[in-house]
Amino acid sequence: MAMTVLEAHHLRKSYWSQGKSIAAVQNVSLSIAEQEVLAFLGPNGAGKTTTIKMLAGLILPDAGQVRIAGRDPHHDPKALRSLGAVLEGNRNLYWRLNPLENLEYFGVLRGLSPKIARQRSQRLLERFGLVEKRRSLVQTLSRGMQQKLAIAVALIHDPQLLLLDEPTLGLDVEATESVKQLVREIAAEGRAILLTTHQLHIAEELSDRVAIMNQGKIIVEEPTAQLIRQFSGTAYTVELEQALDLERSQRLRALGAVIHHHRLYLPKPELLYPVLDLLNPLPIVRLEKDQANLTDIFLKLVREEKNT
Ligand SMILES: Nc1ncnc2c1ncn2[C@@H]1O[C@H](COP(=O)(O)OP(=O)(O)OP(=O)(O)O)[C@@H](O)[C@H]1O
Repeated sequence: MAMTVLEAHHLRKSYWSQGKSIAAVQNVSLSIAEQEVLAFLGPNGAGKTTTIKMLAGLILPDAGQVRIAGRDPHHDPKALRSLGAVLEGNRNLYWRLNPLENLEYFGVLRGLSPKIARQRSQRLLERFGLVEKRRSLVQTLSRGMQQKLAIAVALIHDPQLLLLDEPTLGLDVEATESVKQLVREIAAEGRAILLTTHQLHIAEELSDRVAIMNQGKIIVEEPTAQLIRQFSGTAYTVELEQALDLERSQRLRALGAVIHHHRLYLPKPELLYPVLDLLNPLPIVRLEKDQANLTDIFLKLVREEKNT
């Protein structure tokens, strides 16, 4: 069985603002196992940042516990050895240093010997395709390279848990693909990843599980595929290469298909094979089952909450 890397139980945090208490996080529990990517989603102000700061040991919860690889980051500094974080873009980098210096500096800061820091830096530069740029100032690198370097720096001490905030925001298509691939590899080698993003298609592609937070609480937590299945319809759409002849159209309508130009809509799944029989041997361009995406699901759930 996969080992649990991150465990958070019943976290709470309120802020005082203008004489009023704001319950930013109310009873949040989360866990992530090794090799697992949890997408941690929610609208602005839901309490994600506050939760992540409590997980990372940056702010003390009013109540609740955090364990990273079994250790409490609020009481045992060793817990931070198991944690790597890329929070708020690439602000974990020094812009006036080059990639090699950044990696070595943060490696030593996290407790590696200079020798080990250098070895690990070189390996990460190779792995992240940054060898040629190792002596260029960070501020001169492309946004994609800076982001890759930020992830490499977070991995310098080989942490089991990686907190990743908006890893693909502002990146071009190619850089996005390469960061996505890296995230998959980093999880596959046994790490647990907490991914926060407002780019829901990225969350859908990368996550094994989704937790959606709203108004300080987690409103859904489920495997991504299961959530999508649950919200997907059972209807089919068939797209044909050419328009239908009159006779076929009539017979298909009699079965219950809805015809619109080259497209047939089958409201019930059991219509699929009788319809395909009737269409045979006409060329089919596309056959699609109604599939929800994370964006629709997210909006639906968050709006439902608002109305209750
Ligand atoms: N230091 C603070 N003092 C007072 N209130 C705060 C503080 N930090 C956050 N809050 C409030 O707590 C609530 C949750 O904020 P938080 O930043 O955790 O949300 P978020 O889900 O991360 O949102 P975003 O996606 O916009 O970053 C908000 O109502 C916010 O205004």
